[in-house]
Amino acid sequence: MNYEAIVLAAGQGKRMNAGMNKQFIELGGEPLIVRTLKVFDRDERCARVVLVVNPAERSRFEQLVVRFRIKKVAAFAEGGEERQHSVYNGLQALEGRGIVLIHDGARPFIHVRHLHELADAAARYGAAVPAVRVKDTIKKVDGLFVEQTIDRSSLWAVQTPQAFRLSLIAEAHEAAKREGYLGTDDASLVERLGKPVKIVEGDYRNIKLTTPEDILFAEAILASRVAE
Ligand SMILES: Nc1ccn([C@@H]2O[C@H](COP(=O)(O)OP(=O)(O)OP(=O)(O)O)[C@@H](O)[C@H]2O)c(=O)n1
Ligand SMILES: C[C@](O)(CO)[C@H](O)COP(=O)(O)O
Repeated sequence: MNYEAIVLAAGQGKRMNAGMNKQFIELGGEPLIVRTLKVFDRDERCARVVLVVNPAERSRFEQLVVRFRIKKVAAFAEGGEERQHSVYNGLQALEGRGIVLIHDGARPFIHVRHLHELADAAARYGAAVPAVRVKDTIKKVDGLFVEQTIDRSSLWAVQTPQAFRLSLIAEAHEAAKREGYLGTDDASLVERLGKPVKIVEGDYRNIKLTTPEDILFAEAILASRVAE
């Protein structure tokens, strides 16, 4: 199943504490966002990419797209105050009517195999997300005291890209906007409509670079690829 992609790069990278948008941090000589975009650029099933950026950084992203010969970035969309707003703007720039994969630019290690599995699952079920089983014990905390230990057997850590039939995710975002709901991922907006979201088993290496420690993990993942 072919798809369009929305890649999100309009955040500020505050938790990375790098003094700049973490999308420009170099990993193995290439900016984070370039590594992410290259995965989609090389996938023959990706029709086009909408890159969502802060308008103040657009020319910098445009220069990277040219310098690294990223062919499939067909449009830019304006980032919003929250991730959800950025996605909403990205949806307006899509041309297709089929499947859309919505991905964090901060996740450079997504594997093309998962792009295909997610696109196929979204075509079949309407919505699909990559996820991995939680490995730690998770506790609900109140005032830094444990309130409750959550049964781990049904807990999964959900990643991106999150894949959807365009009509479904567009409806979900419009409903959330109308009702003033703000979610931390796109699938939660579909869940609010009472629609199913399929879990596709993902990869623990599909990390979201969020805090400085994640750079260390990313460099180790890159080194392990060289060793392969
Ligand atoms: N208003 C926003 C917020 C986030 N993002 C993007 O959504 C992805 C996941 O967000 P996160 O990891 O939180 O990135 P930041 O918002 O940049 O990080 P922070 O919250 O630490 O500032 C990132 O690729 C980020 O660029 C976005 O496009 N628009
Ligand atoms: C969408 C996401 O990556 C799924 O795990 C996550 O919710 C993004 O959270 P963030 O705080 O916007 O990085």
